[in-house]
Amino acid sequence: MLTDQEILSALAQLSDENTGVPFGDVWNIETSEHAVSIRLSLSYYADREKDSIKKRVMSVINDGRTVSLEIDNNVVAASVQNNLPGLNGVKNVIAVASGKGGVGKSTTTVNLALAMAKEGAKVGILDADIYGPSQGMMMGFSLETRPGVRDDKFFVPPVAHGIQVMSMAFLTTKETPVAWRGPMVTGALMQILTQTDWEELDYLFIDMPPGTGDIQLTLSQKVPVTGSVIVTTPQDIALLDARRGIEMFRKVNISVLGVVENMSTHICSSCGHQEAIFGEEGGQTLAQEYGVGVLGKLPLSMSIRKQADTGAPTVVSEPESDITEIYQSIARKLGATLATKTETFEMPTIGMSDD
Ligand SMILES: Nc1ncnc2c1ncn2[C@@H]1O[C@H](COP(=O)(O)OP(=O)(O)OP(=O)(O)O)[C@@H](O)[C@H]1O
Repeated sequence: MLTDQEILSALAQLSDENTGVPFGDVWNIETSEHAVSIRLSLSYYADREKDSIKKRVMSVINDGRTVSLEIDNNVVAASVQNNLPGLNGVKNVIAVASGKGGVGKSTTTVNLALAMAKEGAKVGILDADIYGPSQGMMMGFSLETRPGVRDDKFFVPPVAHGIQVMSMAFLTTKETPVAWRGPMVTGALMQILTQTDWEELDYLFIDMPPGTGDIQLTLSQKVPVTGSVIVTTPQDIALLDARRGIEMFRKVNISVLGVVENMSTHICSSCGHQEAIFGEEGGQTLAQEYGVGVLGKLPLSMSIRKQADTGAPTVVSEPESDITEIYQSIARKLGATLATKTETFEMPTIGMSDD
């Protein structure tokens, strides 16, 4: 029979699939002659991985005793750029951006948010894609949806599929001028962001407007962001634009947590054959160049488009599909990367005077 110390050492060496390094000192055990009860403390959510973690734990112990596993999740609020004040009710803000439009940023955001919630986290989405807000439609809200109001001061976000959602589309009508100038857009978005009564969110995903212009830069300076995700397609041009996205975040001291490569391969809906029609390894090249990892790759798939269009994105429409598993894996990696993110902020230089 293994000693408690032997069990703890073996568990510490198990690799955390989401960080790529060993779990280390995050285990607690209680043992008896017939049973081992184990508690694992994670700083991110990975509910859908519990069975596979348990299998690996059991293979380590394997001395005839019954093994039980509980996972405690404790997401903490990580630091934001330039010490901006955080948002009430929100631990971490994740900005999802792309260098150019149409690469699937909104579709990726909604599926990642849903995947994160399925892993056990409390999640919200802010649709800041002011010129093409699509989160309301993808989450199945009707065009007439409006947020609730509390104390004449705060918006109460409507909830769908367990996710709190706020969108400029909930506050505008067809008659609202779409040709708003930059300062009006950022002003309105900041107001929505700070006057929404978010309820105890572990993660708030912000679907950023596409591109890297003034609006995006101002938002990146004003919104307290814990980390960002860049969505790109493998085409060269999207990659060039994605570079601008990374550089924009770097300029304002926001960590880039990783790149998601969308429409990476095409899966034929009749025969299932996969083809890299936009070239291979684009996201990888980008990630290597800037030292940020590829969190995952999504295929170009008819079901992703159709399901998002009908208000029930793939993660809720086909919860057990291979595509959903890619989103789940990205969500877990994202949570893990955020929890372990190293500070990249520049320290102020303190000058020493002679007198
Ligand atoms: N992996 C995918 N496979 C097939 N279709 C996809 C995929 N990802 C996104 N789409 C579709 O591509 C179109 C553009 O996607 P989406 O609106 O998410 O892009 P976007 O980058 O947010 O665009 P923008 O911000 O410019 O409005 C949508 O019709 C969407 O359903």
